[in-house]
Amino acid sequence: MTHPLYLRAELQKIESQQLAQGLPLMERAGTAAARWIGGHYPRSSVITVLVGPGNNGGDGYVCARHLYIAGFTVHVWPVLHVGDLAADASQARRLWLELGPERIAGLPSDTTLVIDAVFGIGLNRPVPEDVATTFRQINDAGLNVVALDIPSGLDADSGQIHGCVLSANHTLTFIGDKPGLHTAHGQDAAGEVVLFELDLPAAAYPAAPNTLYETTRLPAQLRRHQESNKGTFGTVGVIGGAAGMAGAAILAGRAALRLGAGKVRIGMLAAATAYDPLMPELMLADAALAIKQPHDVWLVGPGLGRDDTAIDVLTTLLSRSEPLVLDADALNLLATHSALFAQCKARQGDTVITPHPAEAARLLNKETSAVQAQRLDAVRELAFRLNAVALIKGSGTVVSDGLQISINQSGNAALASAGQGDVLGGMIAALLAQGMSALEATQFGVYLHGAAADQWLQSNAAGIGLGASETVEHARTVLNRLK
Ligand SMILES: NC(=O)C1=CN([C@@H]2O[C@H](COP(=O)(O)OP(=O)(O)OC[C@H]3O[C@@H](n4cnc5c(N)ncnc54)[C@H](OP(=O)(O)O)[C@@H]3O)[C@@H](O)[C@H]2O)[C@@H](O)CC1
Ligand SMILES: Nc1ncnc2c1ncn2[C@@H]1O[C@H](COP(=O)(O)OP(=O)(O)O)[C@@H](O)[C@H]1O
Ligand SMILES: [K+]
Repeated sequence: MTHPLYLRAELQKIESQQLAQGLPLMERAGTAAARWIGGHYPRSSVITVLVGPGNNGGDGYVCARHLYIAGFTVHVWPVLHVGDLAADASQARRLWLELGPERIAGLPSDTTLVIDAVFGIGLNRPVPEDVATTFRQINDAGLNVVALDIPSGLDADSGQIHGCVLSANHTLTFIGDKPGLHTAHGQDAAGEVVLFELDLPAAAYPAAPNTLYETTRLPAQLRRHQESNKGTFGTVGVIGGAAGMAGAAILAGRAALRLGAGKVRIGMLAAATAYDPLMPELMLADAALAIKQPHDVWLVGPGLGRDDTAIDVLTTLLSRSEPLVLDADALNLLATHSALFAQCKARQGDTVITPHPAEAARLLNKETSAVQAQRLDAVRELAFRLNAVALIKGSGTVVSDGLQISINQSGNAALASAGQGDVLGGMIAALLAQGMSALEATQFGVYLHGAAADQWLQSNAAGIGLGASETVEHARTVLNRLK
């Protein structure tokens, strides 16, 4: 279920408060890790613990000691020496050395499991080149890796890599979960994340503005009463589909219908065909006519193009008060026309914007790499600047209303194909039409979109070739299984 994510500064504050009260956090962290490893790896494992110069290394020494006592073959390799260890880590090292193990400086060739205790949340600059070389060798060798707290080299707040990262199969993270484990490079680097709160009292945790979003429940707004009709579930207007891009608008419209909108009309900028032969339930019209009809929710952007007609349509829709989802070229137009940007910001009704990182970068007048380096900050800034609910797509899609930020837990790289964004826009519009708030519809829509791809992955392990239309069918199945 949805749970809080803490930034480095928040965790450091919690830790120092608890340490001041005498809680043996490092001992608890290392012991919890050793127990977990003891339950998941055979006693025949040959374990090498890579330790670093800070408290993360201290966790590694504690973990090594308990695994050794439990009967594993354990080596500890201090890969980096910076200065004197802090008190707790120094004590952990002393207790390890008292067991009398052989001192090593290199990775024993019979190693079957690497425990990464090099850097934790104290990483503050690029990984040194000699350590990076070791990380690359281990990554390339495909050894099992369990990271303590966070994979070394990964930024705990942003999910960016500081030069090089030691990729893990599992990350055993302590005290609180971290955003960097779930967005940008986080999911690839961390593998499966297991949280150990180390028995801290609930009062130790501040209210967290950031969360990891996941749900198994059908939102209350989507529970259907017998006494309802198609009007109950709203009419969505999708505007886009300029010449050569008709498919984008059709995909979005189909997604909106499959996700429960009562009626969907697609206003095409290119000459509209009479009907969609695969989904004749859709209404097709010319965009100029469609925008004059009443709709409960608008989605504008899929295949919109950027010509004068597109600008006129967008200007009209921005002036309406119904909930409005802006995607693709609608966002590119906002980025290049300051009057449209200002009009969007001043809207009375709810606005949802759904950029991928490059579109977000255009809106923020930044490089895409800068957006990706700080996805949480970027999404909050977008939401704030446009007075909207914003998301930034990609691995660990981030969603914000300008105050709180959530990271989506579902989804996989099968979604990296054309049309998946169009489908997402249609899904969010359908959820808005059924009465969900802008933030809820966006968080839930993104979750469902990812969960659909996850369901498909179960029988298509390599994750290659998922079509956007197939995602819609899976999303409908996932949705209808929620209770
Ligand atoms: N606080 C607690 O009580 C608890 C903490 N816990 C654990 O401790 C972890 C945080 O510990 P931490 O703050 O000591 O930081 P950590 O990640 O070990 O690294 C800092 C060291 O690395 C160095 N360094 C940094 N970057 C570097 C680079 N690129 N290249 C080279 N050196 C670099 C840095 O050097 P400096 O900047 O001081 O020169 C410093 O020596 C946390 O993730 C969790 O695992 C748990 O046990 C629970 C209780
Ligand atoms: N590696 C990934 N993990 C999770 N989701 C992904 C990944 N790659 C792409 N997606 C999702 O797929 C969708 C792609 O959208 P977009 O880039 O707008 O595609 P298009 O414009 O072709 O429709 C987004 O919702 C994005 O979050
Ligand atoms: K680590």
